[in-house]
Amino acid sequence: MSALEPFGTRLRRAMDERGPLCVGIDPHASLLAEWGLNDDVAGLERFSRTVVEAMADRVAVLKPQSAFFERFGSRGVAVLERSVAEARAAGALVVMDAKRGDIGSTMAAYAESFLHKDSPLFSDALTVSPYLGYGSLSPAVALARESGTGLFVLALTSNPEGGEVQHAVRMDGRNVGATMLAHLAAENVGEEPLGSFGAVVGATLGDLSTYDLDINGPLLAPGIGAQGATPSDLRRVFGAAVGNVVPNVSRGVLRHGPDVVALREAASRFAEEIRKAVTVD
Ligand SMILES: O=C(O)c1cc(=O)[nH]c(=O)n1[C@@H]1O[C@H](COP(=O)(O)O)[C@@H](O)[C@H]1O
Repeated sequence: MSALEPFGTRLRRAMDERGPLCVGIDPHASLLAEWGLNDDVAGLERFSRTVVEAMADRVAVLKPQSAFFERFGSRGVAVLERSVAEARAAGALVVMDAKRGDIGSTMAAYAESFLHKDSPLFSDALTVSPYLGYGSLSPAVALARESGTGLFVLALTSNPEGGEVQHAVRMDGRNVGATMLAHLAAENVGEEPLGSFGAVVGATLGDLSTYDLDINGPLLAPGIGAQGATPSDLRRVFGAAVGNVVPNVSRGVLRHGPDVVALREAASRFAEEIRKAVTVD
């Protein structure tokens, strides 16, 4: 397979050139209604196209949330395919938010679906769940290395329920979230300028100084906007790792649509606040 440059290299460049903001494409039924669109495939397509048109030539990363497309069956997935292709063609990196995770042999098929260059849903990276055991993800790690794509592994999620799994303490005294971070650090050893195997770490989680966030890979940080975190929280939450954070905002930007200019202004405001928050004085 002819490989792209490694995802981590492409992401670092995009973050440096465009700033690290990731805008989510989350076509909630309530947002379709706010935008004056019907809750159907035509509404979905209009919504997604508008976000891609407004954002793909300026933000580093777009993150479509697959669930909102799957809701409409095969025709919704066809809209997702077109959105991914259009966003990539316009210069954004696409992180497919599908949160896949299964036994290794099935995981290989999920990886083919999103990380093989000939797949209709080919994306630059995929969110994955390691809660069948980190090793179950190895087919996806292998294909990502081969195709120049990346993974974002759920380590410390933004939702309050995540703690019962992720804060559980193992026999060796380390908790589950910290274990996932350690696996990722091992994947990324020696990679420059940035590894391709990222962690999802919520911006909502407060002080994370007890965790080693230095995984030499990107930290996807959802939770800004609708879930209550703000860009000014980033330095407190991520400390010295803040330079590798890719903050995600979905509803906080999307609620400003359908006007393309208003969407762009909302994203610019977040981008500027994020720039101030992550710049070392
Ligand atoms: O993997 C994710 O992106 C994710 C992980 C996590 O811990 N929390 C989280 O909110 N997300 C996703 O990030 C987006 C957040 O959307 P807003 O709350 O509207 O900004 C949604 O698409 C969630 O599915």
